[in-house]
Amino acid sequence: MALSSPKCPSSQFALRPSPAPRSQRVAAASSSLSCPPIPRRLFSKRVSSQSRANRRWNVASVHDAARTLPISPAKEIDLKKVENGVSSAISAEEYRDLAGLSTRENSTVSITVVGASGDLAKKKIFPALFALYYEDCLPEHFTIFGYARSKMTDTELRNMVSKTLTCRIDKRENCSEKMEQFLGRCFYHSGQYDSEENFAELDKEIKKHEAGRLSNRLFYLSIPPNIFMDVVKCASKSASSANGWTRVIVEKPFGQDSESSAALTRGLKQFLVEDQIFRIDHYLGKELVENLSVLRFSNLVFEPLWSRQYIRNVQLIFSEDFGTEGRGGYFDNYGIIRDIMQNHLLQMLALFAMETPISLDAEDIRNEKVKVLRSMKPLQLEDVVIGQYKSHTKGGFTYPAYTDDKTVPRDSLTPTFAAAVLFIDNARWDGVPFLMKAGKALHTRRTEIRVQFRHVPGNLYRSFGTDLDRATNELVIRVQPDEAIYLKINNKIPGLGMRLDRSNLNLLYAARYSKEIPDAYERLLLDAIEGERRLFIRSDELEAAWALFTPLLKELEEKRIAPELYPYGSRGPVGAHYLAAKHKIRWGDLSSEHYKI
Ligand SMILES: NC(=O)C1=CN([C@@H]2O[C@H](COP(=O)(O)OP(=O)(O)OC[C@H]3O[C@@H](n4cnc5c(N)ncnc54)[C@H](OP(=O)(O)O)[C@@H]3O)[C@@H](O)[C@H]2O)C=CC1
Ligand SMILES: O=C1O[C@H](COP(=O)(O)O)[C@@H](O)[C@H](O)[C@H]1O
Repeated sequence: MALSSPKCPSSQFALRPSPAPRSQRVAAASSSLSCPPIPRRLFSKRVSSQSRANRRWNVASVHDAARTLPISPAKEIDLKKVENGVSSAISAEEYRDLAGLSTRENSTVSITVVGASGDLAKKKIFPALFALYYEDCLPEHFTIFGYARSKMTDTELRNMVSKTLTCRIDKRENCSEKMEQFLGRCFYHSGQYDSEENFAELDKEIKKHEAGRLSNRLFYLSIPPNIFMDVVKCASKSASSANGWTRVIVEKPFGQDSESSAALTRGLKQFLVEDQIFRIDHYLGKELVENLSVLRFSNLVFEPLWSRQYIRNVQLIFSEDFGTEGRGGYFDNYGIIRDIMQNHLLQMLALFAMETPISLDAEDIRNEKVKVLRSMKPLQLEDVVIGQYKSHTKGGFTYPAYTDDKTVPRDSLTPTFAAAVLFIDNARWDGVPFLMKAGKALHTRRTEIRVQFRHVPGNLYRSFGTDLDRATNELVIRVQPDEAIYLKINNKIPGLGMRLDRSNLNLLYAARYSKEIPDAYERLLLDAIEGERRLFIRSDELEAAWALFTPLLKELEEKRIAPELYPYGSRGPVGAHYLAAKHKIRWGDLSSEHYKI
């Protein structure tokens, strides 16, 4: 039985009954609140959801409020209400409701997808926004603007977007009607990324749709990083909200190394405060990554085992069975370490290894993640193996080499594969190798965390198999595809003899839940609209993450270290096996029994 199953789990728009009429609530507020009159101000309505305990009220919105309200956040929380002669503290949510600051009737959210003509916008952002609309998770008054240099009419944008919208398999009802309604709320504005004038025109368009309601604005920077700064400057000067919040989602890559990342952060902070910046790492929005903390902190059977005492090593593995096709130009400036390891895999590692946060609040979780990152030693050359895929012919088809891509220099040394060993220098993880492996054009598409446990001391059944890797438990968190959590255990094969077998206790999501899993971008967009920062990267996390990889990246590039070539569609360079073997480890995804699952 599910503990709770709200329709739109994180949205009050769908969950909460309509509030009392605003006039009544303001009257109630003015008669009972011991605070100065509050200016009309908009907030997104906030969540009160059983399933997301930390969302009881939105501290973020309270902070946003504080910027324009004549009182500090601390004072706000101190506000008292008087009910039947009894005085008690009010929650931030009550505060906003009582003050009439956030009602679905008087607030708007305008979402501008900057770079709307691009790949990510089409593939992920518009479909995610539609899915949220379909699930009634978007506010009542919302408008979506596409912004890019390409010339397009609203109709052309809608045609482009409509090609990538889909309804979930379990949600086919009224699908085309919903799509039409959604597309009717999408508009396009063509402009340059560095033109304040063009953003001022966008501002006018947004205002028309806001129709005098209180204004909240979200800008999604789905553009190459070299133009982030231009857009942030122009949007903040000419198109930010005058009376509500303005937030900016920034896509990765956030810089190329410590210096460029710090420069980007400094640049962004000329126009935005940290709370307005939502640095997205879409892996944090994946269901199984979100579930990591639940698995660990809500199950007594796991938490006590989560340390060097019982865990022999942890493996974070990302593999794709396709190359950089179509994105070679971007990829060649970054390589797999910056593209996947420094962000997606490291974020998963931090969530996996962090200490128990004080609460589920964004800052408490991010504080713990930073501590883990800061406890790690920067990578050295000897901790890493790099590879690059080469052409391979199979079944009469020739798969291209990385350097066959026209946008990639023929002599490129950019790694498309890397394996690394990292250590966390703290009491919990001292001496436990954390292995990472990420590669493109490999034999399979899969992302998983594999936790290999130590062997049982004095194992009575040792004589039935001495291979440590076969006899020890392994917990696998398969992030994608076929989301699953399974635990490899030893058991007796039924029968009169005594033969041991390895079996899986398997939680396969598709078998357990009929509901389709939302795309990571849905969760993250909803969070950004709601001001929930838990799944976004804070600037100090970013700094700590770059500090781990920057010296290595510099050395690889300065010494022009050649990557080991591996055939397209293979299991990657042999060097990765030697690297693991140095630490007496085998890659769990390549062990033969893996393929039985
Ligand atoms: N695509 C993906 O799967 C992923 C992308 N990302 C990140 O998301 C962002 C967007 O990605 P994606 O959509 O693939 O990017 P695109 O290369 O498709 O660029 C998006 C839009 O930006 C404009 N643009 C492209 N190049 C330039 C340039 N040199 N100068 C000015 N404008 C330019 C174009 O619009 P126009 O010409 O109309 O102005 C283009 O349609 C990037 O930061 C990327 O790293 C992150 C994860 C995955
Ligand atoms: O950020 C990126 O992620 C994708 C993989 O994302 P997934 O959700 O499809 O697993 C990767 O292909 C791309 O190179 C990288 O920039």
